[in-house]
Amino acid sequence: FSQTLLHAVFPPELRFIFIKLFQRLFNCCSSYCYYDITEIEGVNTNELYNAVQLYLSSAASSSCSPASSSRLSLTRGLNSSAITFGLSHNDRLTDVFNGVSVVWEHIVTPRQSQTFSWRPLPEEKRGFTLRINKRDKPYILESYLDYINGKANEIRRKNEDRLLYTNSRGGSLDSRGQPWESVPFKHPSTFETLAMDPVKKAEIMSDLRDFADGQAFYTRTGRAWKRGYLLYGPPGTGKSSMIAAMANFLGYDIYDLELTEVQTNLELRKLLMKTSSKSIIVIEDIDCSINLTNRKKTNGEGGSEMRNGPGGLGGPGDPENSNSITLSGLLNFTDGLWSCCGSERIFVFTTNHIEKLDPALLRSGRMDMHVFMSYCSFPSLKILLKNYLGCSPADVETEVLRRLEEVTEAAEMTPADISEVLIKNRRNNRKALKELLQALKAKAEKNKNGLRRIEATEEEKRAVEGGGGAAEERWMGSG
Ligand SMILES: Nc1ncnc2c1ncn2[C@@H]1O[C@H](COP(=O)(O)OP(=O)(O)OP(=O)(O)O)[C@@H](O)[C@H]1O
Ligand SMILES: [Mg+2]
Repeated sequence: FSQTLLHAVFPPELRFIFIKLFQRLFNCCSSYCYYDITEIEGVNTNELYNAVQLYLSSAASSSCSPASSSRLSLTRGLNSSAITFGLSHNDRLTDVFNGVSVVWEHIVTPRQSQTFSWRPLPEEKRGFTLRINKRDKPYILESYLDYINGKANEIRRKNEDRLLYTNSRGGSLDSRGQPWESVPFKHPSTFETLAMDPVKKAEIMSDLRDFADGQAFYTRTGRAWKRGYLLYGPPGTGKSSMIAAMANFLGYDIYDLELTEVQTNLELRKLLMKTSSKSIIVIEDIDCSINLTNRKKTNGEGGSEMRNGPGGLGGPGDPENSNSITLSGLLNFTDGLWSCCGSERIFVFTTNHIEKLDPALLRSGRMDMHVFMSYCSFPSLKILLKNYLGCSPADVETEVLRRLEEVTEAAEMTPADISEVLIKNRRNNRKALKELLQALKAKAEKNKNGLRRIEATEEEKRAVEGGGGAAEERWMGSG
């Protein structure tokens, strides 16, 4: 009514002045500040609007959040499994940040006249209005907006498909100048499904969590924000599954580096520079893919060890090493100055033969955590039973469980072998358990016999050597 009255009584110029005056008067009396964040600013989309929308959707949906609202809108994007909550049109939501209460209002008004634009504008004008108490504004506004941006990025990363990158095209670049090719990463392995010692698992999970939350720690201690894992153990013990679980746990992308496709140290460095933050850089079977003789060869030529000093092997001024890929080039890749060109990255190397690795790769500080992925233990077996047969220890007969426990360690079967037996019989739990027990027993028996045979051969060998030694002694004595 007041608007109609305004329209009727005052000409447009006067009306404008009147409204301005009224607003100023209102602002003076009000104890609040208001900030409008519109969806489209000029012709550009306002990034802050999208961030606020994402942030409020998470604040509104989480029941433990201090945010509260009586009405929410629900949306689901095409091909997305996530449902997002949002504020309904012209609805309000209260949020609390650092003990300060603020109010968000989502304002939707029809766009009156379609002004000329190169890009068609939506018919509705949408925006958020943030209301903060004037006395709180100096303390929270900036940090609150930073916090919202951070949270929105986090949610975006979680909702998006993560990517698995590979450098399979060798040194060549794609049309956008990228050396990495990517596919959506959909590996379903998680720490829940991963069969391994629960204590070790919890340790790794808390290490990863500390790493992801550790920005302040790494800045304070002057360390580059990266971490190295070496996963070793026999084939089929879950090294690759562990990497997938790590990526799913942290929401990071994976760069699967195929070292055999990389020709030079320089190329390796370029690949590194094109990786993004919040990623896991993986080199599988490191003992097979890096030509360790490279290093030995340079050693033989008498230069390598000396150059290993502050100048750095494979460093920028090292023309010889930039012609081929060397172990030192790889160490530089994980450790050197270039390794810090991004942040929040995890390097994971896997190997079946840790004893074949160069000690330089194992020295402390280089790979922060060495994780031995072992044969299936009884606690791991229980996880596999749950995964494949859906049965907890309480569902299995005590006698069967006891016999399983007896033979598991001695059988030295990998989780992959056990999974095979369980998958084959997954429709019949009884049969699965029976076959598993048989397989474990057979393997344990075989190991025992094998061990006996080895012991016998060693004894024989010792006897022969002993005899030889005595003969030698006799010979020396006679001389
Ligand atoms: N610890 C485990 N927990 C759950 N499943 C496992 C585990 N280990 C192996 N598996 C199963 O066995 C399959 C092979 O495991 P994975 O590829 O992770 O082994 P790996 O240690 O990487 O072997 P390799 O050394 O040959 O690369 C996986 O698909 C997974 O289903
Ligand atoms: Mg593997």
